[in-house]
Amino acid sequence: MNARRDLAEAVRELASAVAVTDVDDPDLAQAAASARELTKLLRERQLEDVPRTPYDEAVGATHYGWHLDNPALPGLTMVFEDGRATATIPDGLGKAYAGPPGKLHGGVGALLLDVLLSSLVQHHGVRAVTASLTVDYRAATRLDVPLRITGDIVGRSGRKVETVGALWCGEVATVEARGLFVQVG
Ligand SMILES: CCCCCCCC/C=C\CCCCCCCC(=O)SCCNC(=O)CCNC(=O)[C@H](O)C(C)(C)COP(=O)(O)OP(=O)(O)OC[C@H]1O[C@@H](n2cnc3c(N)ncnc32)[C@H](O)[C@@H]1OP(=O)(O)O
Repeated sequence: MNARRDLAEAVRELASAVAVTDVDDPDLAQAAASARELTKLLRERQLEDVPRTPYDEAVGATHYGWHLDNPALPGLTMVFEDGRATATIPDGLGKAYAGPPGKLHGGVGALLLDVLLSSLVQHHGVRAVTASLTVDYRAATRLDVPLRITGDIVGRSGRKVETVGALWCGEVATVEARGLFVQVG
């Protein structure tokens, strides 16, 4: 793992610890001061934009992980095979992503599906943006079990690419999505 990716993962771990910590105020204050020290260090040199996989590398790649370098996004390992995208979150998402108690916030499910489906469209060589994302929540998604996300392209006409995807908890598709992507360049 490279240093940037390792840092992003460490920050996700930190956020998930902060979300449910129960330590006393002096420890919270000390943690806040330490976090601000690190922020100061990292602000010494900043990029204009988040680093991302160059478009040419995304086309036809078997996997790529631009989102793994950004701790604001959940870490998921994406693989592209036979035209289909699959991602795994082997340890589950953790309590920080809760909406209902102990269950995934719906907006995060939508985010994960948009990340996967938009990446699948890039993988197929289409520079596109999400025009529409329709999400159906079929069952609550647990936060403490491995998750899988799948995505497929189901139609293409002109600049439009239609996709479907699902978030799986075991054999149950808890979230289903249809994404319409429109080519922009
Ligand atoms: C971008 C290039 C990247 C290259 C580098 C990649 C490197 C790869 C690495 C890493 C992957 C990164 C992945 C990034 C992306 C992540 C996903 C996002 O978060 S995207 C942000 C959220 N989405 C927006 O902000 C869109 C905002 N909307 C627009 O810009 C426009 O509305 C747009 C482009 C979608 C359409 O506008 P019009 O003027 O170009 O075209 P019109 O004529 O309106 O639509 C074209 C066709 O699409 C249908 N359409 C458009 N919007 C629709 C909708 N909401 N529902 C149904 N149909 C719709 C229309 O009816 C039309 O269909 P008919 O050709 O007539 O059959």
